[in-house]
Amino acid sequence: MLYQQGCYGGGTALRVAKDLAENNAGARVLVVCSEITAITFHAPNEAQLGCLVGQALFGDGAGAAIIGSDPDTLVEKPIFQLVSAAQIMIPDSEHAIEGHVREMGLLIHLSEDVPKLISDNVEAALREVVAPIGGVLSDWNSLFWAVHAGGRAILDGVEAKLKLKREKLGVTRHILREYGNVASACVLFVLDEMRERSVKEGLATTGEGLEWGVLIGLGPGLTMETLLLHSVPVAITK
Ligand SMILES: CC(C)(COP(=O)(O)OP(=O)(O)OC[C@H]1O[C@@H](n2cnc3c(N)ncnc32)[C@H](O)[C@@H]1OP(=O)(O)O)[C@@H](O)C(=O)NCCC(=O)NCCSC(=O)CC(=O)O
Repeated sequence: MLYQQGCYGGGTALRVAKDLAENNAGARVLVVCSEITAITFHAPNEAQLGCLVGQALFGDGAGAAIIGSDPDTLVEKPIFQLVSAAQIMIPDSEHAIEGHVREMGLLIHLSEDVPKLISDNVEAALREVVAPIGGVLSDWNSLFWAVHAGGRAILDGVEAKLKLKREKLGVTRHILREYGNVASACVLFVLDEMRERSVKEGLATTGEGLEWGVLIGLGPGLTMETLLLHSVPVAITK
């Protein structure tokens, strides 16, 4: 079990499951991300404004996925392929998201710097994970995006830094609007919504009709877990 990973934990769980599946022939790994954020809910306190931001943003949620290698396509229907994974810790950011267990419960402190720290470092984190397709990647808009629904300002910052078209983070914004920041489960919600929309809209692949995409988990550290994804033709998921 992976405990107390923070919101990047969905990316961590997928990365560890990928390693387990690829190194144990025939293994199928069940990833479950389950978050109950009620423990962070407290009466408003002017000395802890960052706490209030978290309380407004966070939601409860759970998601699951089965990760394997070498699928038996007669009985298994893969949805996405996890191609490579990378993790970075953003320098001088240990203050940015803190959790303190106190008598009153878990106090989450969110610094106002979080969106800027992430947008300043997102490109460097992505360069590492997209290395396998670096040569063919002309524009970040050629990818599909499954980003942690950390908060509106974070998504705006990533979008602006990478010059993404508005629709690129559309699925993540939808998840944030509908369910809040469900921490590690966010990226699983996003992948599920994306493949469902892709089928409904008659697109060619599970990744909004595109071939390659990236998943970004974000959380304390500040830590960014990134995965390079390859979509699957919608026709073979049915
Ligand atoms: C909370 C917001 C949606 C609010 O957006 P708005 O556009 O409505 O407002 P805004 O950003 O202009 O901020 C309004 C006022 O609140 C203040 N303000 C904003 N963020 C603050 C913070 N963390 N602490 C203290 N004050 C803060 C601003 O200075 C401003 O003050 P004034 O009015 O005086 O000028 C956005 O700021 C946001 O997305 N912030 C990032 C949230 C975040 O850190 N998410 C990570 C969650 S942790 C996570 O996902 C990982 C994990 O937990 O593991």
